[in-house]
Amino acid sequence: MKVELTVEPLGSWIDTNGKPLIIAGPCSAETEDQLVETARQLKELNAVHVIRAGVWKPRTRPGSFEGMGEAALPWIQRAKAETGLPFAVEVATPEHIELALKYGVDILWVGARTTVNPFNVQEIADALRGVDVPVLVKNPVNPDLALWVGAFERLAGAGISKLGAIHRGFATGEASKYRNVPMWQMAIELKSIFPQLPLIGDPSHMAGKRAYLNELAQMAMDLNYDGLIVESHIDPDKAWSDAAQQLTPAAFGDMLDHLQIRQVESQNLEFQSFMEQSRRNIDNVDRQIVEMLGARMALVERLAEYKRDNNVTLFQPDRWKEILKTRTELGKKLNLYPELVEEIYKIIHMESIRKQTEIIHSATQDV
Ligand SMILES: O=C(O)C(=O)C[C@]1(C(=O)O)C=C[C@@H](O)C=C1
Repeated sequence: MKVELTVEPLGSWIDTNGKPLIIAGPCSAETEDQLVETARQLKELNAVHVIRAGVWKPRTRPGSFEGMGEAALPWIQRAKAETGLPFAVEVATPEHIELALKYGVDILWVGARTTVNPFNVQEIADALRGVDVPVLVKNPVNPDLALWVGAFERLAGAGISKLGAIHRGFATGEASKYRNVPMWQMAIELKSIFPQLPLIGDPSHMAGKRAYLNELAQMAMDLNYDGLIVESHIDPDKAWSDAAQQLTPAAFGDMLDHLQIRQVESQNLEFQSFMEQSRRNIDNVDRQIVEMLGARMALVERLAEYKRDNNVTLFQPDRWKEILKTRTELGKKLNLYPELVEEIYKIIHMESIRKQTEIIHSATQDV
């Protein structure tokens, strides 16, 4: 069953004056002073729309700081009263939801470790039935787009329509300078499935380190994200969780000042006509690419019939090695990213084998 998503535009539930939505605050609410002071300094930047803080922290192993729980909720009320800004908190159970709403939390988010578990997400959706509150959903820990999509379908199925996605990067097991590999294409795919869903970048959890925050936040803006969620703490090095990736409100303000915000389109007529011409040229080249793929596949089909009649295997390791080498060398000469040609040819080769398999088996059935 596929659930159609009814998503209310971001601007209908939070006023950002047409600017990207900025959510900021400490990884965890640690003490009343730390939370209220961080919120106060963030408010002074005049650029933050929502304060965030972790109250219940899912930790991989027991024994680390797991959040202050309900005790932190009155501090949130105070931070809200002093700044006048709405507040966002992560929830993972129906009990968290009940408490968060009781203390006036304005926006809820579902964390990456919760999105991975459909039972958990369904419990959250059921607890939210009939409640009118914005819910943001972080991508699942692992790069599994269907889990992210499923979480939105479950929440939409429970009648939640103020929805947004938080892209926090993925644990891929591969070596990377980032704590969580962005895999931007995953968010692009999500946006292609749900075009109306607001997309919020989480450079803090992608980066894992302060030094990478700027480039990741800028990339999110370059990709037309609707906002950012960033961890900020009055004394980051002394933070009880995620110390390396938090930055002071002042440093965060500096980061925002240097962020280049781009527009989706330009009204400049010269620009528009240049774009139109460029896109027509790209259309032509793309048509040729697809036609060439068709021509290559037609050759493979003929070759497969001969292989079938002469009882020859489909996979030819030496020929495949030669193809990979010569094509990637050509790509290098043309200044293409080395892995591009390699990845494309891996797909072409697998399709060639799939097609040849089809031909050989269809013939076997005819006999
Ligand atoms: O040359 C062959 O024998 C093919 O089957 C064609 C082809 C290709 O698509 O280029 C496909 C499979 C082989 O492993 C090598 C090459």
